[in-house]
Amino acid sequence: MTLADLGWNDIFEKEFTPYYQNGWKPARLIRDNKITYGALLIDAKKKIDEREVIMSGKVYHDAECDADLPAVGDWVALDLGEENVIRARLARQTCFSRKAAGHSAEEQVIAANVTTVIVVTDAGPDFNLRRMERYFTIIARSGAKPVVVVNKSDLYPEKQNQEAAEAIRALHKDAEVFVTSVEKRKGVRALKPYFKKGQTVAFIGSSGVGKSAMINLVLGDDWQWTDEVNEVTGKGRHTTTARELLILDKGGIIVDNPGIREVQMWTDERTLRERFADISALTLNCRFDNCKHGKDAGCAIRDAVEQKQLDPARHESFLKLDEEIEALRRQRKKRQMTIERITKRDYHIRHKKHLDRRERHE
Ligand SMILES: Nc1nc2c(ncn2[C@@H]2O[C@H](COP(=O)(O)OP(=O)(O)OP(=O)(O)O)[C@@H](O)[C@H]2O)c(=O)[nH]1
Ligand SMILES: [Zn+2]
Repeated sequence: MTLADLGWNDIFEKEFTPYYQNGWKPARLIRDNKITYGALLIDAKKKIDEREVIMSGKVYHDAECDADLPAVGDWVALDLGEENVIRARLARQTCFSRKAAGHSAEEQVIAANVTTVIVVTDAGPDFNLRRMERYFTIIARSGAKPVVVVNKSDLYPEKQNQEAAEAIRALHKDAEVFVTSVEKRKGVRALKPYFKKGQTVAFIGSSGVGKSAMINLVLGDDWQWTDEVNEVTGKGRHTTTARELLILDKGGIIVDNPGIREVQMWTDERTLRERFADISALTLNCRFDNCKHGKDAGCAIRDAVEQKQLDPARHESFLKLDEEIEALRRQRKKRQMTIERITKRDYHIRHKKHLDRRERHE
């Protein structure tokens, strides 16, 4: 293993020159525990060395906002000693982040230095061009390369899959779009070029579209990638000290963390709000700042309805917007709990398989 296997390149090397002179070491962050971080280094024997590290006061104080703080995927300069201290964060080459609607200053970095974002969808119930457009926007902002996979092709007629892929290509001419079936192992090989030494890949998309199934394929034997992958990367993956970056033995890095898993939820929330942007704008004309837009005097929205400029049904939906968003949040929480349960179960199953394999080899 070399630093390049973890995503290091010439640009980072150049920026690091003064840090080498201080005796600091390059490391990539694989976990954010808020106060401490997990970091990977390459030791003198060219093996991965995983350390618990902390941020220096300077790094903390120099950060102008949360987004400036080190995040998963970042490269940092580490001062190794009794405590391993992050002395500096290298400039991000890409940055996949969430920006709160309306507050451009509030940015939450989900993963830094991601090379490729693979959006997984299907040609059936998940297919939604508006959401896809939003994904393209956040991917473009991150600087990563967008790739789309229309999965579950076994469930829909070929024509439907192709039309879905075409419609997505029409949205974004530079995006590579593939039709796959993880279930039938069809088309998945097309993704192989994205799993190369030093390339960092994130999978996003709705719950149930097959992201985990796809990650398991990539991690598994289907591409003749060795079992040792799990030995290198699997360690404690689903415990609280999970690695959010999985380093593949045969090249490639996968980012998988709660932030990535939630991308669909918050993009949908934003889409929902935006659908009512015109009505939100109207509220500026309400007589009272705290207008509930129901029976309140001088309500600009009610006026618009009375003057037949606004469909009463949309007014009704607007009043329910907060409830709808609340429902989305509840759904997200429930889903998160289910994911935790499933990953725990999967971990136990995989761990057992791993032990079985070891026994057989011994
Ligand atoms: N028919 C069919 N089913 C698939 C395919 N890919 C995945 N599935 C199934 O779809 C279900 C959901 O797949 P997951 O991989 O858990 O989906 P996910 O995107 O990781 O979902 P979250 O973990 O909730 O984000 C599983 O039962 C998979 O076996 C496919 O190509 N065809
Ligand atoms: Zn009002």
